[in-house]
Amino acid sequence: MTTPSPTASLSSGPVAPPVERAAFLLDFDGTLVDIAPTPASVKLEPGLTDTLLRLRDLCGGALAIVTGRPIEQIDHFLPGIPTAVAGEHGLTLRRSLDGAEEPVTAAPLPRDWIDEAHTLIGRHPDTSVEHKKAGLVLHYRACPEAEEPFRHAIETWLSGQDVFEIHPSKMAWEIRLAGIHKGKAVEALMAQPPFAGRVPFFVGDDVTDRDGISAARALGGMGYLIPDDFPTAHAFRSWLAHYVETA
Ligand SMILES: O=P(O)(O)OC[C@H]1O[C@H](O[C@H]2O[C@H](CO)[C@@H](O)[C@H](O)[C@H]2O)[C@H](O)[C@@H](O)[C@@H]1O
Repeated sequence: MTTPSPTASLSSGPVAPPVERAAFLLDFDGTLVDIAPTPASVKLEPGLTDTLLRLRDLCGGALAIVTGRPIEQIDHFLPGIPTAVAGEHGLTLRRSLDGAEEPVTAAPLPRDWIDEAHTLIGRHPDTSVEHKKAGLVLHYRACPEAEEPFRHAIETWLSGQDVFEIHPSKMAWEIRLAGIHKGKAVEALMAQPPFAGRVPFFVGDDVTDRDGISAARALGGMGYLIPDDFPTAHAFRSWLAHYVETA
């Protein structure tokens, strides 16, 4: 992909608003970092931290990460960088660098599902279970044959209740609270400073990001999906670095 100019028309590639009027709402895995064999092994490309810090300054602090991960994982990988973080697909929210996470009332995951999840990964080598506040993820990237047994198990646990839902992720199945999605996180962020009054610009790569994209567009902004709008996560990051350098 040739790096499109941020000021190019839509027909020639993605565009962003002028940086002084924009709010940036960015996904993490598959967008700011490439997909890696395990959640812990993602790597930040050289220069990304500087790009994000410069972006945050240019847009008056209106930089948020909107992720499926718990907020503390973003603090680990991007310490002190985004102003706000929406975690667990929008279940959790911290609006400022020095602020506290907003309180969440979430139904606890039934203990027997957690126990069965651990039994299940014990039967499939190199699989793992990731725990979240109100959900869990069964990862099978290194053991693709576990996809169907994992999906079947989760669907069995979820049958007959409507508090939790199953969501497909990249080489993983996730249980999360019904009705939680990234679109709500975008709306909540855009309702308050430093985001309010700006034009939202959302980029993501996954099924879960489509809600964020729709919300950004509904609020008069832009939403882009990798690989439809940027061919790869690396191409998006190159575009972002160019946008920041030329702003
Ligand atoms: O919303 P995101 O920031 O894109 O997070 C989505 C999920 O990402 C993580 O899992 C995925 O990325 C891992 C690292 O590249 C990869 O090993 C795994 O196979 C992917 O499913 C994360 O672990 C999940 O909690 C997020 O929901």
